[in-house]
Amino acid sequence: MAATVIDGKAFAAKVRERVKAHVTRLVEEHGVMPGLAVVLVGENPASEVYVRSKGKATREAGMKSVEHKLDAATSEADLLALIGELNRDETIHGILVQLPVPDHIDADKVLAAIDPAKDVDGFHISNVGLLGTGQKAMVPCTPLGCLMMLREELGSLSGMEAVVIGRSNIVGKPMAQLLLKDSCTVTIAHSRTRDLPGVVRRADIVVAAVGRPNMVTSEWIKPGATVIDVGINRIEKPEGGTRLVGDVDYEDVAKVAGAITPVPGGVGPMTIACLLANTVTACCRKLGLAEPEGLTA
Ligand SMILES: NC(=O)C1=CN([C@@H]2O[C@H](COP(=O)(O)OP(=O)(O)OC[C@H]3O[C@@H](n4cnc5c(N)ncnc54)[C@H](OP(=O)(O)O)[C@@H]3O)[C@@H](O)[C@H]2O)C=CC1
Ligand SMILES: Nc1nc(=O)c2c([nH]1)NC[C@@H]1CN(c3ccc(C(=O)N[C@@H](CCC(=O)O)C(=O)O)cc3)C=[N+]21
Ligand SMILES: [Mg+2]
Repeated sequence: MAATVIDGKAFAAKVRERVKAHVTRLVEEHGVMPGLAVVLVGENPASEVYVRSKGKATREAGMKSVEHKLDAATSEADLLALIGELNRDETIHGILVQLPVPDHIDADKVLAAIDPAKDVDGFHISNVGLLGTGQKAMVPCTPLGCLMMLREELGSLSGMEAVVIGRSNIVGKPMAQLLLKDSCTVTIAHSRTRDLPGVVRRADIVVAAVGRPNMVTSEWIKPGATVIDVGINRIEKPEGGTRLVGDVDYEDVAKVAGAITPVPGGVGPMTIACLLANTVTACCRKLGLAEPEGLTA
């Protein structure tokens, strides 16, 4: 039995339609247009691609999009000053500082400067703490997108064994928190994990967020497991040029898994859809409105 392909691109389009409907309501009934500001420091071709597609998706959803492209030599003080301005700007409901930032800037300090209510990435320590204690937070976009796909595919996740490979603050750890909140039994694996294949083989749900092309193979997968591939790796093609692959050896794992996300067209498009969703959520919370349906964890 070949695995079900979880079409992240199609699901993201549905989430973006929901976002658009909420935006229309906010504009028509409350006279408020949600606004997202994306800040990019320095030149990184991959980051520029994401920032451009975020801007396009934001406008398509009927929201205000602002992009700040700063020189690689921008000082930490100047970046903090810009964040201060965006924090005070009434037309901006979401602020995202694209990571990584250049080495002379302290990323933790920058993230701490963002108003937690506008922290649509969910990276501010207040949001991290709120999520970790089961309170209403802004939830990081990539893990939120993964959770939405898992719920859509599996229904209730309660009691399932989940293994998250990777313990970063932006993917692995918040993913584990969300799975725990949905009552999975959660294991977080990383580079020091002993017998990683054996650990992963226990999982009903595998989330791979490592950054190593095609690392996860079919021998690691319990038959029927659901596999979410967060990895985005650009590799050289034998015939020249490059292509994107995930952390999962897709062709191989698809023979054993119950369901699997492709790369591209899986987690990536859902991340962008959830960024828009978080911006609408931030706007609704600011106005004291009910949580927008279908857009939150
Ligand atoms: N689709 C999307 O929207 C997004 C995709 N990504 C992609 O997801 C991937 C992970 O991103 P991110 O979390 O930021 O990466 P990080 O580099 O911050 O974290 C990688 C994690 O993988 C672990 N790891 C590394 N090597 C191994 C190994 N051999 N076995 C087991 N674990 C290992 C590391 O362990 P340790 O902590 O021990 O070093 C670390 O915890 C990347 O490919 C990135 O491009 C990221 C964000 C969004
Ligand atoms: N503050 C911050 N927030 C982030 O959310 C953030 C970040 N910094 N830094 C970089 C990572 C990476 N990331 C991606 C978003 C979309 C795709 C995406 O849409 N990918 C397409 C393919 C795009 C392509 O072809 O290059 C897909 O998978 O189908 C990928 C990766 C968000 N990140
Ligand atoms: Mg793959």
